[in-house]
Amino acid sequence: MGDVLRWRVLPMLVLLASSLVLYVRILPKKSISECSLLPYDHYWITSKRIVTPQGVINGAVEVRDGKIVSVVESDYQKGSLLGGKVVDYGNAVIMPGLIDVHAHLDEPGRVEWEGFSSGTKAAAAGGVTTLVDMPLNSFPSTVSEETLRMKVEAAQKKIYVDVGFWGGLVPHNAFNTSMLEGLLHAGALGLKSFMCPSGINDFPMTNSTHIKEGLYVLAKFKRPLLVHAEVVLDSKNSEGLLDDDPSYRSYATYLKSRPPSWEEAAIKDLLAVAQDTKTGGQAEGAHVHIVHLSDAKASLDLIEDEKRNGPNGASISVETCPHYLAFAAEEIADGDTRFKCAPPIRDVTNRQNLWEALIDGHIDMLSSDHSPSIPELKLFDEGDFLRAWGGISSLQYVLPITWTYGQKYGVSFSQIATWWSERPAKLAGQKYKGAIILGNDADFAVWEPEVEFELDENYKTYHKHPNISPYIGRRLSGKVLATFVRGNLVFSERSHAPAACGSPILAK
Ligand SMILES: NC(=O)N[C@H]1NC(=O)NC1=O
Ligand SMILES: [Zn+2]
Ligand SMILES: [Zn+2]
Repeated sequence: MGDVLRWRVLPMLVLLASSLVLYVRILPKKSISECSLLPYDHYWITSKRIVTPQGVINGAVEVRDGKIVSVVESDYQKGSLLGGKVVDYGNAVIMPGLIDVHAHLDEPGRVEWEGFSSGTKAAAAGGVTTLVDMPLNSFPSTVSEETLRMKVEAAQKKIYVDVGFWGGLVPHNAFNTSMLEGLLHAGALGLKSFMCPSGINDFPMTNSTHIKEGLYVLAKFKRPLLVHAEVVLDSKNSEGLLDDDPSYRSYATYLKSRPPSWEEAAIKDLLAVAQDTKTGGQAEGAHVHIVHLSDAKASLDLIEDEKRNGPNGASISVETCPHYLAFAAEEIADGDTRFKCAPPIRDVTNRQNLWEALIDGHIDMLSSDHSPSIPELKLFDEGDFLRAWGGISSLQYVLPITWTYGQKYGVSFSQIATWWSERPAKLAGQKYKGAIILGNDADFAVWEPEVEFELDENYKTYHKHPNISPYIGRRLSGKVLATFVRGNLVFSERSHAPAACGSPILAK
């Protein structure tokens, strides 16, 4: 390069580049005061109980431009760090924000059921900093590049936390590789399919052949397939066919209509297909994740057996949900369809076994399966368990529920962070989320484990239909004080930041 070029063009380029950086930074970014209830982009948060992968520390976390830039233990000098931009949370627990990999936000198309605004406000109020939205219950279902774009469009300026999206694996895209690739190229974090009817007309169920095809495509992208693992074994007992049975109000009738054998049979088939995900297999790189396990007997045994193969086995994981850990069939009153979900909530012994499996590491993580509907579909007047919408509304409460019902089992803060942040981050491919460590996004849930509260009409719930939740009327412990998403204080003391500055998360 000649001297003239070096001395004239280079400085011009530098100037141009820096003005571009300025342009990018200033123009599209909402001012921090709209996005955050804290007017700083560089600050420290401190507490006596910060949950890190190395244990619970008394210390401080430094945040700059939405990232964690340092984590220090005890000997910091409060208030003197960085000119006093210190938020001291005292004895409250600072945990990585919860990552809920299984939520149905229902927008576009069924915003009267939930929606990005109400759903993510509820998430923020509950310490959930990232949600991954399911491809069904919205309309249209997220099964193509185009329908994923509709999701992202619908989420614009409405989300208070970060939101990723699962795409749907359905019969009409399963054999259409370019359609599936289009969906994954467009940013779906992985795919989700059902092995039984989903309850949503434009989201039909898949069989093992569809699942196999899906796994081959997912392998190329190294992304997971999430599966609702129940198969209909005895159609005489299936929903709808018992319409004239007068015992439709009885929870026992519903429970019998979806026996554990449905989960067991599905998981057996699924694990057979999942063999392709082994090292050297045709779908190496793909991963199979079983959603909302309820049966803690034969189904769990199958999963444990497969996991015993370790790195030589299939790449699998499993989640369960707070409702299977909090409730038991024996306690569900006839006609109380708030408790209806699929697979169903089973008996007390099963609940105990689920807790033990979670604590022993056989169940990898927790998710809400927040699946609300309009109250009318819950058929409260009839109390008809067979025809009511199946789905539990719980998103805002999952942290206090896990803590409250986990106390009997001596659950620790670190375990909650593993089940609700670290492992879900890994499943969703989020390298910079899920733990309070240097370089990660500054996503935090700040909460007071010792504070108890009643979920009554005085408790502000942001779900679109608070009354359909089976947790209403319960006493819980563990109150969320504050929630940070990429450094923005998005919820604090019962209010949200003025603007919804969550980001859609698209896989690259
Ligand atoms: N469509 C839908 O959300 N279904 C969910 N509801 C439920 O209880 N189990 C599910 O899979
Ligand atoms: Zn499901
Ligand atoms: Zn679901």
